[in-house]
Order: sequence, then structure tokens, then C-alpha cells
Amino acid sequence: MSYGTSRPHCDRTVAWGLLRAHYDAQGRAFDLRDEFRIDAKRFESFSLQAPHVFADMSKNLVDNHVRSLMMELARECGFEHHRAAMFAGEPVNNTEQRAVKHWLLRAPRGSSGDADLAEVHATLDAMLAYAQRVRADSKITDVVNIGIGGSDLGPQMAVIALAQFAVPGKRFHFVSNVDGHELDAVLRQVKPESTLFLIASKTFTTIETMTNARSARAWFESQGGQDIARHFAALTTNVAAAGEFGIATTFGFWDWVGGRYSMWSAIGLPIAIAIGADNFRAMLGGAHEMDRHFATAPLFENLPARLGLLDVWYRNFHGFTSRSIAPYHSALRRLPAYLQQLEMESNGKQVDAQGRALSVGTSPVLWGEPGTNGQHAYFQMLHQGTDVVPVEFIAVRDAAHSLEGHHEQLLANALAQAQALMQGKPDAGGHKNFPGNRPSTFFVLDRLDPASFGALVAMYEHRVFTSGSIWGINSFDQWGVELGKVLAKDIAPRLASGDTQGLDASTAGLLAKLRG
Ligand SMILES: O=P(O)(O)OC[C@H]1O[C@](O)(CO)[C@@H](O)[C@@H]1O
Repeated sequence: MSYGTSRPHCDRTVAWGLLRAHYDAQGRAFDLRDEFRIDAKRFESFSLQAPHVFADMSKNLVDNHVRSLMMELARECGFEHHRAAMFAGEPVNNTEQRAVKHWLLRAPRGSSGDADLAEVHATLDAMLAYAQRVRADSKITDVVNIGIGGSDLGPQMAVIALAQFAVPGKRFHFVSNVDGHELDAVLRQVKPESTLFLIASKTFTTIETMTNARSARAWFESQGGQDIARHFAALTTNVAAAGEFGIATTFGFWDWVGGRYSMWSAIGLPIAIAIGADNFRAMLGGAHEMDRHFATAPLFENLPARLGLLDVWYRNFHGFTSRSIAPYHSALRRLPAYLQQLEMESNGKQVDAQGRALSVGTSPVLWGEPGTNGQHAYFQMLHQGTDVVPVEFIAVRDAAHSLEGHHEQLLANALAQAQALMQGKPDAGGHKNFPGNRPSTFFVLDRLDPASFGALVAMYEHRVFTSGSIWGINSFDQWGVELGKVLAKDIAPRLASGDTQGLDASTAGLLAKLRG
């Protein structure tokens, strides 16, 4: 099957028409509180247990009929064939003619007939052996990861999320922005003889990363640093460019790993240095369990698929344009930022995989902060604002600390917020009225460890695949980031010269203002 040409636009399917009719007749007036009143088993029937992740989906604006029709929609859209094509290594990233095989990075040795698996494991072994050496090297006290987008967000999120498993005596820094304030602040804290710089870039051409890498190398040399081979390593598919840059220690990966799907590859080296080889393998193991679940579980029990379908229901029928991520665990504080790239760069598209205009909305805006902080900032809008925003709670049953009372309060707040959003509270006075009937999904992990964390992230990857598949888009390219890059190249020399010829009046005026 060739993907794209044979996939119908989702809004031209029979199921879509039935969903539209159902939404118009009943969906608009759907009230969660009534559903819980009439169905004592709603929690059980709308909850799912996937590997390491439990999801209560019962507080969503979905009834049995919608759930069935959404699965019918998936079938009509060829979702199951599309999923099989990804796992078969077909070039589902059709605009770049690339396979999409981040799942292979998590596959145990010998578990797949894919020809690349042996090389995946050879690279993984080499990278983990290197990570172990760095961990054992007490002279290296600081690891500075220089990378942006997928070469920053995943590793940074993981190092923070799994900090309780981290090797003592080493600090991890992440420099992504071309804004020199960021690198400068890190360089003020480190010494050349005790620092390892990891230059992380799939392409090894990204302007921000190359600028930071050059400045880091210049600083290293100017501070009397010796032995680039010991203090710099490259993580890239472009091994030749890393060599030209002067880096001898390189860990490679493959063009079938998308940047935002790359924390499982050599891009994960800072994670491996932080948590060690066994924990890194456990993280891959958890993700692999989620891969198998996504690849094989029937749609009804398939958590990533059900979540992706829910996203389509909310975006295209309810018209919700955003989703708020509320991790009730401070170690997951970078999860919202990571998910912004994962979902918005993957599914922020206006054409289908063949380049034809879509007539339905695609990626929602994702945003959020850890609870309970968000409660004292923007939850006001979630409870009483004019727009409905589905909220996603992520709670962890077991705390990794023994401070009395904290974890109970944290979990109580997560439960209370989900309850308040749904129940609401009528008040005649207006200001104190909570409308309620506001949807949320509640995830529970037993504990936050490498395996559960790996499973959680893989769940999100496959959820994004699912909604992208229904919309018929290519979730694995990102042409939308190109135009700004090209224009920045034109503008950079103008900042020095002051030349505003050919610029629109606003850009010209701002350029003059910034030149001072
Ligand atoms: O790893 P690289 O090649 O430096 O790219 C960094 C990021 O830039 C992007 O290409 C977007 O500009 C992302 O997709 C990617 O994660």
C-alpha cells in the first residue's frame, strides 16, 4: 500500500459524517455529570492500563457511541495499515522519502528482522560503554550538551525527570539558544579540564548549535584547554561534518530517526551518562513495551491510539484549539516543552501527505506547567474562562522523597482539580459560578523510573502518530521551520550594515531600532 494517495481525507469518510451528526444531535449538549449518574461503571469502562501507564479517560466528553465511531473512523482512514507500514520500515515520511524507525532504537537485540537492528545495537553498546567511562571519570565534573529542538528537549527532559537515578558528582548543562547569554552563563561555571562538551545535532548544520559549538571550542582553547578528543564528542548523522569540525569522538545515528524522536539514539548520550547503561536500557525497555502495545493491542484497548482519536474528536468536532499538560511531579517539568515540539512540529500542518489542502484543523496548541504551580497561575482560565481546554494530569503514586505530607497534598490537588473541572459549582452571583463539564484525562504511573518514563514518552509519540494518521498528514517532516531560517540569513548581515533595502517598513523600522 502506498501511503497518502490511498488514504481518504478523514472528513470524507462515512464515520466522519456519523460523528458530525452525533455531535450536532447530542455531542454539543453532552454533560459528564449526567454520564457518571447514569453509568456507575463509567470509570472502569473508560480507563485503560497500558505498559507502565494507567489512563482514566472517563472525564472526557465521549460516550460509547463516539468511542465506537472514532475506531470506525480509524479503520476507514487506513490507520492500521499506516501503523503497520511504519513498523515495517516503509518510507512513511514520504516528503523526505525516509522510513520512520525510532521504535527500532528500543527493540531488543534479535527481536526484529529489520536489517538495521544489528547496527543499532553496535552503536548503543559503544555509546553506553563511553557513557560508563565518563561516569567513572571523576575528573569530568560537568557535561555540557549543545543542541536545539530534538537535540535538546528530549535529553534535557529525561535528565531532569530521572535525576534521582543520576550519578553523583556531575552537573549537566543544556545550551540550546543562539542567545550568547545562555552559553556565557554556563561557561562561567565550568573549567576546561573538567568539562565534556557534547555537540548534538542530527544534521550538524543547525546555525544555533554550530555557533554555540564554535564559541565553546574557542573558549576551551582560550582557557588553555588541551585534548579536544577527550573534551568534545559529537552526536550526529553527519559524521563527516563532525570530523571537519575537529571532533574525533562521534556517535552516529540514521536519517530514519526524526530529530524530535531521537532521545533514544546517540542524542541520548547525556541521559546515559547521567543514569548509566542499565537505567538507559530500562528506559528503552519501557518504550519498547509501549511500542508492542501500540503495534498489537486492539484499538479498543490501545492507549496511544485511543488518545490520538480523542484529540481528533476534540479538535475537529468540539473545536478545541489547545490542550494543557499538567504534570503533578516537578521532575516532569520539561514535559510540556518537549510535547510542544513533538506534537506541534509533527502535526502543525495544513496539507495532507500529498500536499493537498486540508479542510479540517490539525495540531492543537500545547502548553502547561507542573502542578500545583499552574493552579496559582492560569487554572482560573481553565475553570471559568470562555474557552474549554482539555487538561491532562500526570500523577505518580510513589514519591521519591520522604518529606511528610507533601505527596498527599500534591496528589490531593491533582484529584481535586480534575474533579472541580468536571463538577463545577453553580452560583447565582456569576463571579463564583463554575460551569463544570470541563474535560480531563488523568494518567497514573506507579513510580517515576526509567521504564515508566520511557513508556510515557513512547505513548505520546504514538498518540501523535495516530492523530496525524487520521488527518492524513506526514507527521515526520517540518518544512515550516525553513522560511524563518532563510530570512534570518538575509537579515543577519543587515544588522551590521544597516541596509534596509527591500525590507517591509516594519522590519526595516525594527532593524534600525535594534541597531541603536
Ligand atoms: O539536530 P539538528 O539537526 O541540529 O536539528 C535541530 C532541530 O531543528 C529542527 O530541524 C527544526 O528547526 C528540528 O526538527 C530539530 O530537532
